Amino acid sequence: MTTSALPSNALYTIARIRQIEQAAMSHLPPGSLMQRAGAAAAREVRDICRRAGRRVDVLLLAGSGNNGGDALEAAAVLRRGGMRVRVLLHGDPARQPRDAAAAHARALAAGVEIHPFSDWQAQLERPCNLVVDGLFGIGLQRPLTGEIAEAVQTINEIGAARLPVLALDVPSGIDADTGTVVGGAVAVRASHTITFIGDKPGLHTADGCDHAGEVRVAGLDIASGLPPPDGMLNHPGLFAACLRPRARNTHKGSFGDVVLLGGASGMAGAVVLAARAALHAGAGRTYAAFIGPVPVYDDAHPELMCRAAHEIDLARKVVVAGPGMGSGEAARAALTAALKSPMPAVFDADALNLLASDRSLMQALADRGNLQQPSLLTPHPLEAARLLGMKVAEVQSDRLAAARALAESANAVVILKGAGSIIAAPDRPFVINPTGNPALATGGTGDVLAGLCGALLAQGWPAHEAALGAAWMHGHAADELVRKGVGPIGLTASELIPALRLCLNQLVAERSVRP
Ligand SMILES: NC(=O)C1=CN([C@@H]2O[C@H](COP(=O)(O)OP(=O)(O)OC[C@H]3O[C@@H](n4cnc5c(N)ncnc54)[C@H](O)[C@@H]3O)[C@@H](O)[C@H]2O)[C@@H](O)CC1
Ligand SMILES: [K+]
Repeated sequence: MTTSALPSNALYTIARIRQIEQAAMSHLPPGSLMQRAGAAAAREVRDICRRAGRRVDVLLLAGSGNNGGDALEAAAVLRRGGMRVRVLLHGDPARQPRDAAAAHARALAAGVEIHPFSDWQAQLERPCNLVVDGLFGIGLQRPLTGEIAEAVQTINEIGAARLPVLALDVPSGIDADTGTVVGGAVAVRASHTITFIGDKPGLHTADGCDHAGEVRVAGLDIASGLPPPDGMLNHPGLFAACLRPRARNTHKGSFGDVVLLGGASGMAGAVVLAARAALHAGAGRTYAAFIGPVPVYDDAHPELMCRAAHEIDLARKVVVAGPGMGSGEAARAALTAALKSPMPAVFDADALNLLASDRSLMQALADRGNLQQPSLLTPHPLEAARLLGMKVAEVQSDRLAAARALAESANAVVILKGAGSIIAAPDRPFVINPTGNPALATGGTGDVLAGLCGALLAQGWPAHEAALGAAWMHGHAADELVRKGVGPIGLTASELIPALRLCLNQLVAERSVRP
Protein backbone atom coordinates (compact mmCIF):
# COMPACT_ATOMS: atom_id res chain seq x y z
CA MET A 1 0.00 0.00 0.00
CA THR A 2 1.44 3.40 -0.91
CA THR A 3 1.26 6.16 1.61
CA SER A 4 3.59 8.89 0.47
CA ALA A 5 5.29 10.78 3.28
CA LEU A 6 5.20 14.03 1.31
CA PRO A 7 2.09 15.41 -0.30
CA SER A 8 1.95 14.07 -3.81
CA ASN A 9 2.47 16.76 -6.41
CA ALA A 10 -0.49 15.65 -8.48
CA LEU A 11 -3.91 17.15 -7.75
CA TYR A 12 -7.23 15.64 -8.82
CA THR A 13 -10.68 17.15 -8.87
CA ILE A 14 -13.65 15.33 -7.33
CA ALA A 15 -14.94 14.37 -10.78
CA ARG A 16 -11.62 12.78 -11.72
CA ILE A 17 -11.34 10.93 -8.39
CA ARG A 18 -14.83 9.50 -8.98
CA GLN A 19 -13.75 8.28 -12.44
CA ILE A 20 -10.59 6.67 -11.04
CA GLU A 21 -12.60 5.10 -8.20
CA GLN A 22 -15.20 3.65 -10.60
CA ALA A 23 -12.55 2.24 -12.95
CA ALA A 24 -10.63 0.64 -10.08
CA MET A 25 -13.74 -0.78 -8.41
CA SER A 26 -14.86 -2.44 -11.64
CA HIS A 27 -12.06 -4.99 -11.41
CA LEU A 28 -11.70 -5.33 -7.65
CA PRO A 29 -13.74 -7.38 -5.16
CA PRO A 30 -16.46 -5.29 -3.44
CA GLY A 31 -15.21 -3.18 -0.56
CA SER A 32 -11.52 -3.50 -1.49
CA LEU A 33 -10.86 0.21 -1.82
CA MET A 34 -12.65 1.02 1.41
CA GLN A 35 -10.71 -1.68 3.24
CA ARG A 36 -7.48 -0.22 1.89
CA ALA A 37 -8.57 3.27 2.90
CA GLY A 38 -9.50 2.02 6.39
CA ALA A 39 -6.16 0.22 6.77
CA ALA A 40 -4.23 3.32 5.65
CA ALA A 41 -6.25 5.46 8.07
CA ALA A 42 -5.57 3.02 10.93
CA ARG A 43 -1.84 3.17 10.17
CA GLU A 44 -2.00 6.94 10.20
CA VAL A 45 -3.81 6.90 13.56
CA ARG A 46 -1.10 4.72 15.08
CA ASP A 47 1.60 6.87 13.56
CA ILE A 48 0.18 10.14 14.90
CA CYS A 49 -0.28 8.65 18.38
CA ARG A 50 3.24 7.21 18.35
CA ARG A 51 4.75 10.55 17.29
CA ALA A 52 2.77 12.32 20.01
CA GLY A 53 3.90 9.74 22.58
CA ARG A 54 0.27 8.80 23.34
CA ARG A 55 -1.37 5.41 23.36
CA VAL A 56 -4.03 4.75 20.74
CA ASP A 57 -7.34 5.80 22.28
CA VAL A 58 -9.52 7.14 19.49
CA LEU A 59 -12.95 8.59 18.95
CA LEU A 60 -14.05 8.19 15.33
CA LEU A 61 -16.93 10.18 13.85
CA ALA A 62 -18.55 8.28 11.03
CA GLY A 63 -21.03 9.81 8.58
CA SER A 64 -23.77 8.03 6.73
CA GLY A 65 -21.85 7.61 3.45
CA ASN A 66 -18.61 6.02 2.33
CA ASN A 67 -16.43 8.47 4.22
CA GLY A 68 -18.10 7.04 7.31
CA GLY A 69 -17.36 3.60 5.87
CA ASP A 70 -13.65 4.45 5.85
CA ALA A 71 -13.89 5.42 9.53
CA LEU A 72 -15.70 2.17 10.40
CA GLU A 73 -13.06 0.12 8.55
CA ALA A 74 -10.30 1.96 10.41
CA ALA A 75 -12.10 1.34 13.70
CA ALA A 76 -12.37 -2.40 12.93
CA VAL A 77 -8.65 -2.62 12.07
CA LEU A 78 -7.61 -0.76 15.22
CA ARG A 79 -9.94 -2.76 17.45
CA ARG A 80 -8.68 -6.04 16.00
CA GLY A 81 -5.20 -4.79 16.92
CA GLY A 82 -6.36 -4.46 20.52
CA MET A 83 -6.64 -0.67 20.56
CA ARG A 84 -9.21 1.52 22.27
CA VAL A 85 -11.73 2.82 19.77
CA ARG A 86 -15.19 4.30 19.92
CA VAL A 87 -17.39 5.38 17.02
CA LEU A 88 -20.09 8.03 16.86
CA LEU A 89 -22.26 7.01 13.92
CA HIS A 90 -24.45 9.53 12.12
CA GLY A 91 -27.53 8.60 10.14
CA ASP A 92 -29.61 5.52 9.72
CA PRO A 93 -27.46 2.35 9.41
CA ALA A 94 -30.20 0.80 7.29
CA ARG A 95 -29.49 3.41 4.58
CA GLN A 96 -25.71 3.05 4.44
CA PRO A 97 -24.21 2.36 0.99
CA ARG A 98 -23.18 -1.27 0.44
CA ASP A 99 -19.45 -0.93 1.23
CA ALA A 100 -20.09 1.22 4.30
CA ALA A 101 -22.67 -1.27 5.59
CA ALA A 102 -20.10 -4.06 5.23
CA ALA A 103 -17.54 -1.94 7.09
CA HIS A 104 -20.14 -1.34 9.81
CA ALA A 105 -20.68 -5.09 10.16
CA ARG A 106 -16.92 -5.67 10.41
CA ALA A 107 -16.59 -3.00 13.10
CA LEU A 108 -19.40 -4.62 15.11
CA ALA A 109 -17.81 -8.04 14.68
CA ALA A 110 -14.48 -6.68 15.91
CA GLY A 111 -16.21 -5.43 19.05
CA VAL A 112 -16.03 -1.68 18.34
CA GLU A 113 -18.24 0.44 20.67
CA ILE A 114 -20.66 2.24 18.33
CA HIS A 115 -22.81 5.07 19.69
CA PRO A 116 -25.58 6.99 17.94
CA PHE A 117 -24.61 10.52 16.98
CA SER A 118 -27.15 11.96 19.42
CA ASP A 119 -24.66 10.95 22.18
CA TRP A 120 -22.02 13.30 20.77
CA GLN A 121 -21.78 15.58 23.81
CA ALA A 122 -21.24 12.75 26.27
CA GLN A 123 -18.76 11.02 23.96
CA LEU A 124 -16.76 14.19 23.35
CA GLU A 125 -16.56 14.75 27.11
CA ARG A 126 -14.89 11.34 27.58
CA PRO A 127 -11.13 11.76 27.22
CA CYS A 128 -9.36 10.34 24.17
CA ASN A 129 -6.01 10.91 22.45
CA LEU A 130 -7.17 11.47 18.88
CA VAL A 131 -10.37 12.34 17.05
CA VAL A 132 -10.94 10.96 13.54
CA ASP A 133 -13.24 12.86 11.23
CA GLY A 134 -15.03 10.45 8.91
CA LEU A 135 -18.23 12.47 8.57
CA PHE A 136 -18.07 13.65 4.95
CA GLY A 137 -15.55 13.41 2.16
CA ILE A 138 -15.97 14.23 -1.51
CA GLY A 139 -19.71 13.55 -1.26
CA LEU A 140 -20.41 16.70 0.78
CA GLN A 141 -23.35 18.45 -0.85
CA ARG A 142 -24.50 21.14 1.54
CA PRO A 143 -23.39 23.13 4.60
CA LEU A 144 -23.00 21.33 7.92
CA THR A 145 -26.00 22.02 10.13
CA GLY A 146 -27.68 20.91 13.36
CA GLU A 147 -25.95 18.47 15.69
CA ILE A 148 -23.18 17.79 13.18
CA ALA A 149 -22.28 21.49 13.04
CA GLU A 150 -22.38 21.72 16.85
CA ALA A 151 -20.19 18.64 17.25
CA VAL A 152 -17.69 19.95 14.69
CA GLN A 153 -17.57 23.30 16.49
CA THR A 154 -16.81 21.48 19.74
CA ILE A 155 -14.13 19.31 18.11
CA ASN A 156 -12.49 22.44 16.72
CA GLU A 157 -12.39 23.91 20.22
CA ILE A 158 -10.90 20.72 21.67
CA GLY A 159 -8.48 20.44 18.72
CA ALA A 160 -7.28 23.99 19.29
CA ALA A 161 -6.37 22.85 22.81
CA ARG A 162 -3.89 20.46 21.17
CA LEU A 163 -5.88 17.26 20.65
CA PRO A 164 -4.86 15.90 17.25
CA VAL A 165 -7.68 15.62 14.72
CA LEU A 166 -7.23 13.37 11.68
CA ALA A 167 -9.54 14.04 8.74
CA LEU A 168 -10.25 11.16 6.39
CA ASP A 169 -9.98 12.21 2.75
CA VAL A 170 -11.18 15.80 3.30
CA PRO A 171 -11.96 17.77 6.48
CA SER A 172 -15.75 17.60 6.74
CA GLY A 173 -17.31 20.86 5.61
CA ILE A 174 -14.54 21.69 3.10
CA ASP A 175 -15.22 21.51 -0.63
CA ALA A 176 -12.44 19.30 -2.00
CA ASP A 177 -12.35 21.20 -5.30
CA THR A 178 -12.39 24.81 -4.14
CA GLY A 179 -11.12 24.68 -0.55
CA THR A 180 -14.04 26.77 0.68
CA VAL A 181 -16.11 26.02 3.78
CA VAL A 182 -19.36 24.94 2.13
CA GLY A 183 -22.05 27.55 2.66
CA GLY A 184 -19.68 29.53 4.90
CA ALA A 185 -20.91 27.36 7.80
CA VAL A 186 -18.34 25.33 9.73
CA ALA A 187 -15.72 22.73 8.84
CA VAL A 188 -13.42 20.43 10.78
CA ARG A 189 -10.04 22.01 11.52
CA ALA A 190 -7.82 18.98 11.28
CA SER A 191 -4.21 18.74 12.38
CA HIS A 192 -3.71 15.96 9.81
CA THR A 193 -5.51 14.80 6.70
CA ILE A 194 -5.04 11.44 5.02
CA THR A 195 -6.48 11.77 1.56
CA PHE A 196 -7.29 8.80 -0.63
CA ILE A 197 -6.31 7.85 -4.18
CA GLY A 198 -4.88 11.30 -5.01
CA ASP A 199 -4.40 14.73 -3.48
CA LYS A 200 -7.19 17.30 -3.86
CA PRO A 201 -6.86 21.02 -4.71
CA GLY A 202 -9.24 22.07 -1.93
CA LEU A 203 -6.77 20.88 0.70
CA HIS A 204 -4.23 23.48 -0.44
CA THR A 205 -6.02 26.72 -1.20
CA ALA A 206 -8.52 29.12 0.43
CA ASP A 207 -9.96 27.80 3.75
CA GLY A 208 -8.48 24.38 2.99
CA CYS A 209 -5.04 25.70 4.04
CA ASP A 210 -6.28 26.30 7.59
CA HIS A 211 -8.39 23.14 7.83
CA ALA A 212 -6.36 20.28 6.34
CA GLY A 213 -3.23 20.46 8.51
CA GLU A 214 -0.47 18.09 7.42
CA VAL A 215 -1.63 16.28 4.27
CA ARG A 216 -0.63 12.74 3.36
CA VAL A 217 -1.78 10.79 0.36
CA ALA A 218 -2.74 7.11 0.52
CA GLY A 219 -2.76 5.94 -3.10
CA LEU A 220 -4.75 2.74 -2.35
CA ASP A 221 -2.65 0.80 -4.87
CA ILE A 222 -4.74 1.71 -7.89
CA ALA A 223 -3.17 -0.89 -10.17
CA SER A 224 -4.19 0.78 -13.43
CA GLY A 225 -2.19 3.87 -12.43
CA LEU A 226 -3.56 7.37 -12.33
CA PRO A 227 -4.53 9.57 -15.28
CA PRO A 228 -2.71 12.86 -15.90
CA PRO A 229 -3.51 15.17 -13.02
CA ASP A 230 -5.88 18.13 -13.27
CA GLY A 231 -3.32 20.28 -11.50
CA MET A 232 -0.11 20.19 -9.52
CA LEU A 233 1.26 21.40 -6.23
CA ASN A 234 4.12 23.77 -6.89
CA HIS A 235 7.58 22.39 -6.29
CA PRO A 236 11.11 23.36 -7.44
CA GLY A 237 11.05 20.34 -9.77
CA LEU A 238 8.54 22.25 -11.91
CA PHE A 239 11.04 25.04 -12.64
CA ALA A 240 14.26 23.07 -12.22
CA ALA A 241 15.29 23.54 -15.85
CA CYS A 242 15.67 27.28 -15.16
CA LEU A 243 17.85 26.84 -12.07
CA ARG A 244 21.10 27.02 -13.99
CA PRO A 245 24.46 27.96 -12.48
CA ARG A 246 26.04 31.02 -14.04
CA ALA A 247 28.78 30.52 -16.58
CA ARG A 248 32.02 32.32 -15.75
CA ASN A 249 32.30 34.03 -19.11
CA THR A 250 29.33 36.34 -18.54
CA HIS A 251 28.68 40.00 -17.81
CA LYS A 252 25.78 42.15 -16.64
CA GLY A 253 24.31 42.14 -20.12
CA SER A 254 23.95 38.37 -19.86
CA PHE A 255 21.29 38.60 -17.14
CA GLY A 256 18.93 41.08 -18.67
CA ASP A 257 17.59 44.52 -17.92
CA VAL A 258 14.47 45.10 -15.92
CA VAL A 259 12.57 48.32 -15.44
CA LEU A 260 10.15 48.79 -12.56
CA LEU A 261 7.48 51.22 -13.63
CA GLY A 262 5.35 52.96 -11.01
CA GLY A 263 6.11 55.23 -8.09
CA ALA A 264 3.50 57.97 -8.37
CA SER A 265 3.79 60.80 -5.90
CA GLY A 266 3.66 59.42 -2.35
CA MET A 267 4.10 55.81 -3.53
CA ALA A 268 7.76 55.76 -4.49
CA GLY A 269 8.44 53.05 -1.90
CA ALA A 270 6.51 50.43 -3.88
CA VAL A 271 8.70 50.79 -6.96
CA VAL A 272 11.87 50.91 -4.82
CA LEU A 273 10.90 47.64 -3.09
CA ALA A 274 10.15 45.96 -6.41
CA ALA A 275 13.44 47.24 -7.84
CA ARG A 276 15.45 46.04 -4.85
CA ALA A 277 13.83 42.62 -5.19
CA ALA A 278 14.76 42.49 -8.88
CA LEU A 279 18.32 43.51 -8.05
CA HIS A 280 18.70 40.80 -5.40
CA ALA A 281 17.10 38.19 -7.63
CA GLY A 282 19.84 38.60 -10.17
CA ALA A 283 18.75 41.02 -12.91
CA GLY A 284 21.81 42.32 -14.76
CA ARG A 285 20.69 45.97 -14.71
CA THR A 286 17.76 47.31 -12.72
CA TYR A 287 15.99 50.62 -13.43
CA ALA A 288 13.39 52.20 -11.17
CA ALA A 289 11.16 54.47 -13.23
CA PHE A 290 8.99 56.96 -11.34
CA ILE A 291 5.77 58.61 -12.43
CA GLY A 292 6.13 61.03 -9.53
CA PRO A 293 9.25 62.86 -8.33
CA VAL A 294 12.42 60.98 -9.23
CA PRO A 295 14.89 60.42 -6.37
CA VAL A 296 18.52 61.08 -7.28
CA TYR A 297 19.37 57.54 -6.20
CA ASP A 298 18.38 54.86 -3.67
CA ASP A 299 20.90 55.39 -0.90
CA ALA A 300 20.45 51.84 0.48
CA HIS A 301 21.01 50.48 -3.03
CA PRO A 302 22.85 52.93 -5.25
CA GLU A 303 23.10 50.09 -7.79
CA LEU A 304 19.56 50.97 -8.87
CA MET A 305 19.22 53.48 -11.69
CA CYS A 306 16.42 55.98 -11.09
CA ARG A 307 14.63 57.49 -14.08
CA ALA A 308 11.47 59.42 -14.93
CA ALA A 309 8.77 57.10 -16.25
CA HIS A 310 8.07 59.29 -19.29
CA GLU A 311 11.74 59.33 -20.28
CA ILE A 312 12.77 55.71 -19.81
CA ASP A 313 13.60 53.75 -22.93
CA LEU A 314 11.81 50.41 -22.62
CA ALA A 315 13.61 48.80 -25.55
CA ARG A 316 15.08 45.38 -24.68
CA LYS A 317 14.00 45.70 -21.05
CA VAL A 318 11.60 43.48 -19.18
CA VAL A 319 8.95 45.79 -17.72
CA VAL A 320 7.24 45.39 -14.36
CA ALA A 321 4.36 47.84 -14.48
CA GLY A 322 2.22 48.76 -11.53
CA PRO A 323 3.89 49.13 -8.13
CA GLY A 324 2.59 52.44 -6.73
CA MET A 325 1.67 53.53 -10.23
CA GLY A 326 -1.54 55.37 -9.40
CA SER A 327 -4.35 55.87 -11.85
CA GLY A 328 -3.70 59.24 -13.48
CA GLU A 329 -2.96 60.09 -17.09
CA ALA A 330 0.79 59.59 -16.64
CA ALA A 331 0.17 56.12 -15.26
CA ARG A 332 -2.06 55.27 -18.20
CA ALA A 333 0.56 56.52 -20.66
CA ALA A 334 3.26 54.46 -18.93
CA LEU A 335 1.07 51.36 -18.96
CA THR A 336 0.24 51.85 -22.65
CA ALA A 337 3.96 51.99 -23.42
CA ALA A 338 4.56 48.84 -21.33
CA LEU A 339 1.80 46.98 -23.18
CA LYS A 340 3.49 47.82 -26.48
CA SER A 341 6.83 46.44 -25.37
CA PRO A 342 7.86 43.36 -27.35
CA MET A 343 9.62 42.04 -24.25
CA PRO A 344 8.10 39.86 -21.49
CA ALA A 345 6.27 42.02 -18.95
CA VAL A 346 4.73 41.80 -15.49
CA PHE A 347 1.53 43.65 -14.60
CA ASP A 348 0.74 44.21 -10.94
CA ALA A 349 -1.21 46.47 -8.57
CA ASP A 350 -2.35 49.77 -10.14
CA ALA A 351 -1.55 48.47 -13.63
CA LEU A 352 -4.17 45.78 -13.04
CA ASN A 353 -6.70 48.34 -11.83
CA LEU A 354 -6.09 50.45 -14.94
CA LEU A 355 -6.50 47.35 -17.12
CA ALA A 356 -9.78 46.56 -15.36
CA SER A 357 -11.10 50.04 -16.04
CA ASP A 358 -10.43 50.14 -19.79
CA ARG A 359 -11.38 47.51 -22.36
CA SER A 360 -8.88 48.79 -24.92
CA LEU A 361 -6.02 48.28 -22.49
CA MET A 362 -7.31 44.79 -21.71
CA GLN A 363 -7.46 44.05 -25.45
CA ALA A 364 -3.87 45.26 -25.83
CA LEU A 365 -2.90 42.86 -23.03
CA ALA A 366 -4.63 39.91 -24.69
CA ASP A 367 -3.01 40.83 -28.03
CA ARG A 368 0.43 40.56 -26.45
CA GLY A 369 -0.22 36.85 -25.91
CA ASN A 370 -1.17 36.41 -29.58
CA LEU A 371 2.09 38.09 -30.59
CA GLN A 372 4.10 35.74 -28.36
CA GLN A 373 4.94 38.56 -25.98
CA PRO A 374 4.57 36.86 -22.62
CA SER A 375 2.67 38.67 -19.88
CA LEU A 376 2.55 37.72 -16.22
CA LEU A 377 -0.21 39.10 -13.99
CA THR A 378 0.05 39.08 -10.19
CA PRO A 379 -3.40 40.06 -8.85
CA HIS A 380 -4.64 39.72 -5.32
CA PRO A 381 -8.27 38.58 -5.11
CA LEU A 382 -9.70 42.14 -5.25
CA GLU A 383 -7.66 43.02 -8.33
CA ALA A 384 -8.69 39.72 -9.93
CA ALA A 385 -12.33 40.50 -9.13
CA ARG A 386 -12.07 43.89 -10.84
CA LEU A 387 -10.45 42.33 -13.91
CA LEU A 388 -13.15 39.65 -14.10
CA GLY A 389 -16.01 42.03 -13.35
CA MET A 390 -17.12 40.04 -10.33
CA LYS A 391 -17.21 40.37 -6.56
CA VAL A 392 -14.22 39.38 -4.49
CA ALA A 393 -16.32 36.73 -2.70
CA GLU A 394 -17.02 35.13 -6.08
CA VAL A 395 -13.30 34.96 -6.83
CA GLN A 396 -12.60 33.41 -3.44
CA SER A 397 -15.47 30.94 -3.77
CA ASP A 398 -13.58 29.24 -6.60
CA ARG A 399 -10.05 30.52 -6.84
CA LEU A 400 -9.04 27.95 -9.43
CA ALA A 401 -11.85 28.89 -11.78
CA ALA A 402 -11.15 32.60 -11.31
CA ALA A 403 -7.43 32.24 -12.01
CA ARG A 404 -8.12 30.13 -15.08
CA ALA A 405 -10.76 32.53 -16.40
CA LEU A 406 -8.39 35.45 -16.00
CA ALA A 407 -5.50 33.61 -17.68
CA GLU A 408 -7.80 32.85 -20.64
CA SER A 409 -9.20 36.35 -21.00
CA ALA A 410 -5.85 38.09 -20.57
CA ASN A 411 -3.97 35.48 -22.61
CA ALA A 412 -1.36 35.56 -19.88
CA VAL A 413 0.16 33.70 -16.99
CA VAL A 414 -1.59 34.58 -13.74
CA ILE A 415 -0.54 34.30 -10.11
CA LEU A 416 -3.72 34.71 -8.08
CA LYS A 417 -2.30 35.59 -4.68
CA GLY A 418 -3.70 34.59 -1.30
CA ALA A 419 -3.56 31.44 0.84
CA GLY A 420 -2.58 28.75 -1.67
CA SER A 421 -1.71 31.07 -4.58
CA ILE A 422 -2.92 29.71 -7.91
CA ILE A 423 -0.73 29.81 -11.01
CA ALA A 424 -2.80 29.52 -14.16
CA ALA A 425 -1.97 29.83 -17.84
CA PRO A 426 -3.98 29.15 -21.01
CA ASP A 427 -3.95 25.45 -21.90
CA ARG A 428 -1.89 24.40 -18.88
CA PRO A 429 -2.93 22.47 -15.77
CA PHE A 430 -3.36 24.76 -12.79
CA VAL A 431 -0.68 24.84 -10.09
CA ILE A 432 -1.26 25.59 -6.39
CA ASN A 433 1.61 27.03 -4.41
CA PRO A 434 2.05 25.40 -1.00
CA THR A 435 4.69 27.75 0.43
CA GLY A 436 4.03 30.99 2.33
CA ASN A 437 2.29 32.04 5.48
CA PRO A 438 0.41 34.99 6.98
CA ALA A 439 3.66 36.90 7.48
CA LEU A 440 3.19 37.89 3.84
CA ALA A 441 -0.05 39.68 4.69
CA THR A 442 1.65 43.05 4.92
CA GLY A 443 2.20 45.99 2.56
CA GLY A 444 5.03 45.71 0.05
CA THR A 445 5.32 41.93 -0.23
CA GLY A 446 3.37 42.04 -3.50
CA ASP A 447 5.84 44.61 -4.89
CA VAL A 448 8.65 42.23 -3.96
CA LEU A 449 6.92 39.36 -5.77
CA ALA A 450 6.45 41.48 -8.90
CA GLY A 451 10.11 42.52 -8.86
CA LEU A 452 11.18 38.92 -8.44
CA CYS A 453 9.05 37.86 -11.41
CA GLY A 454 10.66 40.62 -13.50
CA ALA A 455 14.18 39.54 -12.56
CA LEU A 456 13.51 35.92 -13.50
CA LEU A 457 12.01 36.95 -16.84
CA ALA A 458 15.02 39.19 -17.48
CA GLN A 459 17.28 36.19 -16.89
CA GLY A 460 15.45 34.28 -19.57
CA TRP A 461 12.97 32.20 -17.58
CA PRO A 462 9.80 31.48 -19.58
CA ALA A 463 6.76 33.24 -18.06
CA HIS A 464 5.16 30.10 -16.63
CA GLU A 465 8.35 28.94 -14.94
CA ALA A 466 9.00 32.50 -13.71
CA ALA A 467 5.56 32.51 -12.06
CA LEU A 468 6.10 29.09 -10.50
CA GLY A 469 9.59 29.96 -9.28
CA ALA A 470 8.64 33.38 -7.97
CA ALA A 471 5.57 32.12 -6.10
CA TRP A 472 7.47 29.20 -4.57
CA MET A 473 10.53 31.21 -3.52
CA HIS A 474 8.48 34.14 -2.19
CA GLY A 475 6.55 31.78 0.08
CA HIS A 476 9.56 29.70 1.01
CA ALA A 477 11.60 32.77 1.98
CA ALA A 478 8.76 33.85 4.29
CA ASP A 479 8.53 30.32 5.76
CA GLU A 480 12.26 30.31 6.48
CA LEU A 481 12.09 33.73 8.13
CA VAL A 482 9.17 32.65 10.32
CA ARG A 483 11.07 29.52 11.28
CA LYS A 484 13.81 31.82 12.59
CA GLY A 485 11.31 33.96 14.50
CA VAL A 486 11.29 36.83 11.98
CA GLY A 487 7.51 36.86 11.72
CA PRO A 488 4.77 35.99 11.18
CA ILE A 489 4.08 39.15 13.16
CA GLY A 490 6.01 42.13 11.90
CA LEU A 491 7.93 40.63 8.98
CA THR A 492 8.73 43.47 6.59
CA ALA A 493 8.77 43.25 2.82
CA SER A 494 12.38 44.51 2.89
CA GLU A 495 13.44 41.56 5.06
CA LEU A 496 12.03 39.20 2.48
CA ILE A 497 14.45 40.41 -0.19
CA PRO A 498 17.77 38.97 1.11
CA ALA A 499 15.91 35.77 2.08
CA LEU A 500 14.78 35.43 -1.55
CA ARG A 501 18.34 35.84 -2.78
CA LEU A 502 19.45 33.09 -0.39
CA CYS A 503 16.65 30.81 -1.53
CA LEU A 504 17.41 31.27 -5.24
CA ASN A 505 21.13 30.68 -4.77
CA GLN A 506 20.48 27.59 -2.65
CA LEU A 507 18.13 26.13 -5.25
CA VAL A 508 20.67 26.71 -8.02
CA ALA A 509 23.46 25.24 -5.88
CA GLU A 510 21.37 22.15 -5.05
CA ARG A 511 20.58 21.68 -8.73
CA SER A 512 24.18 21.99 -9.80
CA VAL A 513 25.69 19.49 -7.33
CA ARG A 514 27.14 16.74 -9.49
CA PRO A 515 27.17 13.18 -8.18
N1 LIG B 1 -16.69 4.04 -2.68
C1 LIG B 1 -15.51 3.56 -2.29
O1 LIG B 1 -15.19 2.39 -2.42
C2 LIG B 1 -14.52 4.47 -1.72
C3 LIG B 1 -14.93 5.62 -1.08
N2 LIG B 1 -14.06 6.37 -0.43
C4 LIG B 1 -14.57 7.33 0.56
O2 LIG B 1 -15.87 7.70 0.21
C5 LIG B 1 -16.02 9.11 0.26
C6 LIG B 1 -17.11 9.51 -0.64
O3 LIG B 1 -18.24 8.81 -0.23
P1 LIG B 1 -19.72 9.24 -0.54
O4 LIG B 1 -19.87 9.50 -1.97
O5 LIG B 1 -20.60 8.22 0.06
O6 LIG B 1 -19.85 10.62 0.16
P2 LIG B 1 -19.63 11.08 1.69
O7 LIG B 1 -19.36 9.94 2.55
O8 LIG B 1 -18.64 12.17 1.61
O9 LIG B 1 -21.03 11.74 2.09
C7 LIG B 1 -22.18 11.39 1.42
C8 LIG B 1 -23.41 11.31 2.28
O10 LIG B 1 -23.59 12.43 3.08
C9 LIG B 1 -24.81 13.10 2.73
N3 LIG B 1 -24.51 14.54 2.91
C10 LIG B 1 -23.77 15.31 2.11
N4 LIG B 1 -23.61 16.54 2.65
C11 LIG B 1 -24.28 16.51 3.84
C12 LIG B 1 -24.49 17.45 4.87
N5 LIG B 1 -23.95 18.67 4.81
N6 LIG B 1 -25.21 17.11 5.94
C13 LIG B 1 -25.74 15.86 6.04
N7 LIG B 1 -25.59 14.92 5.09
C14 LIG B 1 -24.86 15.23 4.00
C15 LIG B 1 -25.12 12.67 1.34
O11 LIG B 1 -26.47 12.77 1.07
C16 LIG B 1 -24.61 11.23 1.39
O12 LIG B 1 -25.54 10.39 2.00
C17 LIG B 1 -14.65 9.62 -0.09
O13 LIG B 1 -14.46 10.94 0.36
C18 LIG B 1 -13.76 8.61 0.61
O14 LIG B 1 -13.60 8.95 1.96
C19 LIG B 1 -12.71 5.84 -0.21
O15 LIG B 1 -12.82 4.91 0.79
C20 LIG B 1 -12.20 5.18 -1.43
C21 LIG B 1 -13.10 4.08 -1.82
K1 LIG C 1 -13.81 13.66 6.52
